[in-house]
Amino acid sequence: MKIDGQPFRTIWEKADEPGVIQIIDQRHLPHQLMIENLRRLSDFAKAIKDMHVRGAPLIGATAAYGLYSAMLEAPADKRRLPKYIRKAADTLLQTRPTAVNLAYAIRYSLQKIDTQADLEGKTAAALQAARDITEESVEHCRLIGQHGLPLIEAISKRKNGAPVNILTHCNAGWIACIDHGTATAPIYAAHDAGIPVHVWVDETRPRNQGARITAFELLQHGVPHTVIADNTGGHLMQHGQVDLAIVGSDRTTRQGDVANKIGTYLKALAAKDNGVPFYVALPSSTFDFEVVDGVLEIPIEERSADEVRYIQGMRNGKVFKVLLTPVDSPAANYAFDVTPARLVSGLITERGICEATEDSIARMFPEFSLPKTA
Ligand SMILES: CSC[C@@H](O)[C@@H](O)C(=O)COP(=O)(O)O
Repeated sequence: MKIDGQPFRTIWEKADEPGVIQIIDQRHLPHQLMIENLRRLSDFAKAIKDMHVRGAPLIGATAAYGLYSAMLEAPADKRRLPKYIRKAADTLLQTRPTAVNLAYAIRYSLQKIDTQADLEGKTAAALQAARDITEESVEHCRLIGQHGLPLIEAISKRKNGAPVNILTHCNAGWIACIDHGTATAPIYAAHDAGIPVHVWVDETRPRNQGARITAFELLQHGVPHTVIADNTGGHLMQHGQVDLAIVGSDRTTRQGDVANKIGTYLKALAAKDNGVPFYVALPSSTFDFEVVDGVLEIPIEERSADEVRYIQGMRNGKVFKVLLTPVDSPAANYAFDVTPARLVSGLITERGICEATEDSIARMFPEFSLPKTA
């Protein structure tokens, strides 16, 4: 995708400094485009934990590059190497608990590293694994766009070409991935195909990924959109102003339950009550086949209460925070919730659209029926 007309991805290898990885530091969007250099394992762990990068697919790619970076600093002593690699993997795995792409990426990288005997081979394998994960994410998101496009096309035909109103939550756009996005991929595909679309963008408190990042992306791509307060979606649905909801996923269970940004569940409930199709767009790296019941089994990240108590904005070129609550009021910050499969109309994946049921998912992804472990 593009920022100010320049092609961009969210993570890339610095051309003139081998071993240095560059990211967009998303904490400053939409007001400032800041590029950060990541050089050491600790830089990668911090970038994921403190959300310089965020979004399930991008967290995975960053972790894979983080493991490569750890290999560049690995001890020459062969006997110490296995413990060192495991510790580096654990450091990355502990950064954020909900998005399963992190474990997927680490597991893939470790398998590749294991195929090589010496440090040089292992380091090259770690780099190749990070590149594989990155390119796979780009291609899967592109395909999600192609498979989701007919959904929007069909609604557009029914509406005789009037704009299709799509509601989305958080940022499951290209900035949460490497390119295209998950929930946004069908939207970009429809817009690029000349189908009129309009996106309702949930602001997504407390970190406002919708208001800050989804709005930024859509604006950059010329997609008509309106930012709404989180509690607006139900009202719009009651008044026929939402034709379709598409959200992303951080972890999807065997039976099709979906963990996504806090508030997704409430939108799914409102969609069900109003007969609005509610789709989840996800690459297969988001499936966790070890988990059946998402509500009971998916770990939900709890972040600092200050993210709720303060709101971030910009004045005179400077990012600043404002206290919203009484100084002494405690706050709680659950970052994700789980939408049960019964509320999901379908899963838009890189292989096509399937129902959110164990049978339908297993038919589309038969090779994943075995348990996975990191
Ligand atoms: C692009 S995948 C979808 C999710 O990763 C996205 O909707 C989301 O919830 C991101 O949460 P975040 O806490 O910003 O990493």
